[in-house]
Amino acid sequence: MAESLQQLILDNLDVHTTIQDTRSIVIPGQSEPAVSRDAQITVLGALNSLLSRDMVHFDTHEITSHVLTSEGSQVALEGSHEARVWSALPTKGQGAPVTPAQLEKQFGGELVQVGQRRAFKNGWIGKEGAGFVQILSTIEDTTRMDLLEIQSSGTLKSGERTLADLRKRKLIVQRKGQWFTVHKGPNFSTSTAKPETDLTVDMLTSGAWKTSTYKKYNFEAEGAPTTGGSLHPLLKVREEIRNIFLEMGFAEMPTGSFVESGFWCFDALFVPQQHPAREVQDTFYISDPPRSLDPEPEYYKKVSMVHERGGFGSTGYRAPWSHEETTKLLLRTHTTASSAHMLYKLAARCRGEDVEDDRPAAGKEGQKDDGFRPAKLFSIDRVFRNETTDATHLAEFHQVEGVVADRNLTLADLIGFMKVFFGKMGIKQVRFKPAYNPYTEPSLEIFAFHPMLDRWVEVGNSGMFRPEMLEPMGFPKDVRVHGWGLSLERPTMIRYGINNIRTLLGHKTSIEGIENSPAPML
Ligand SMILES: N[C@@H](Cc1ccccc1)C(=O)O
Repeated sequence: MAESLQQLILDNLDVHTTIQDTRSIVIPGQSEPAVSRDAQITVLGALNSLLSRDMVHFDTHEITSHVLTSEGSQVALEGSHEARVWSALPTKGQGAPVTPAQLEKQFGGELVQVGQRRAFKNGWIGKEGAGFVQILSTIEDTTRMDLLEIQSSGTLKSGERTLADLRKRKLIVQRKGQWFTVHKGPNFSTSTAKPETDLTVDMLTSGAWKTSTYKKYNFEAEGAPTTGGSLHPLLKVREEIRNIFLEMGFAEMPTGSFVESGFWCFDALFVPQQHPAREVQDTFYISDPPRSLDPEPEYYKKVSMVHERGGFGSTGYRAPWSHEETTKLLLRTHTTASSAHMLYKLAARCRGEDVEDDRPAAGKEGQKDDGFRPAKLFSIDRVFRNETTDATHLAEFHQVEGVVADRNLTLADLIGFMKVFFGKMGIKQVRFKPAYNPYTEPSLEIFAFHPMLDRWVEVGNSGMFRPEMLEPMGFPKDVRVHGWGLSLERPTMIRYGINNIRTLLGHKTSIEGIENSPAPML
């Protein structure tokens, strides 16, 4: 319909050059001219669309018009109350007068009351005995005629006073409206075919480009806002966690490569060679190249000894030791492998190696410098586990890992630290549960109360590294090392209300509405 209205406007302009008053336009499919509000809107729509292509220009005129109320429509159809009362009466002297009761029976009380009063006032009817008779034998029902005029033109020639009167009688109401004068624009044509926006190969080969009209460039257009260039939620949360570590005095440790040896991922951490985590169902092994270089022989000797036969106060596992197992290459299952590298490096001075480190000794007063220097280190990086994937597990995720090395640390230090650390992440309620890790004793699982889920969820794993791990590296006996790890994905999912991890790490999905927003607090 919109198209045919545009066509109608253009065809009219083709003949007359201007359309003086759009109120005379009959919208295709409608029998009435464009005076109703809906019709005005339809006309404006068609004009704007032609204006956008410079096919027409137009001027807008504001008008107030009048429309009939439902009572007014009824009067326009059946006559005014007074006329109807008048028509029900006999001419004076030519029949029995009609009583008010009889009139009420015919028209209802309300109509009769108004009608009778006005007919009287007009001098149309008179009283005779107990009833009424016509005094004039013909009348002019001006109310009805005025309403019919308003119905068709929206106004009344005879003037504002009558309009005000009809408004007071609630037979009409005022409407604000618009009408338009329309002129030809620079691109005037009688064809409403949409101008082309692209020059296509088809148009070139068929020659249609010669006769096509083209849409003008709009250099003023602002363009659609782009959502590109924003940070992934995991990166945002990673940055936040990194800042928490940094403000707590931690240094970020290098995490090396994803490929690690069995020695650093497991053996150095005192994970028994027969441990189920080392099996192919849990760990991805690399087939090419299949073997790592051997670790430093002195350290290797101590690690294999503490496993096989014990030492440093431990009885060890007393199980066969396989050199092959230590050289297997795999995708690291935890960043604790990187922590092991760093701790081994940190202990270098304690092993008597010549390292550059100008930090002061950290012993008790009078204690001989054994080379130990305290450290607080963290890393946030990717790890891999050969797991069955589901809504909350993927074969890879990011691990947030931290270690604190100092003399005389206790479990209370670890718990206190965790409370502060998680508190800074917005997790105020934490609980600890004894757990088991081959490389820590005691070990604690960390649970946080999740107010949205209304339950405790596991958020991390921690513990104090065993002497079987620290002493072969060369750390003095009184040095304690805390460690803990958590996934980056879990807090991110909780924070963003994402319940499928694939939404976070999948490749095709987008997370609506969060592209440019800061990470919400938990
Ligand atoms: N490596 C442990 C986390 C951890 C790190 C350090 C000490 C204790 C636990 C894990 O993957 O869950």
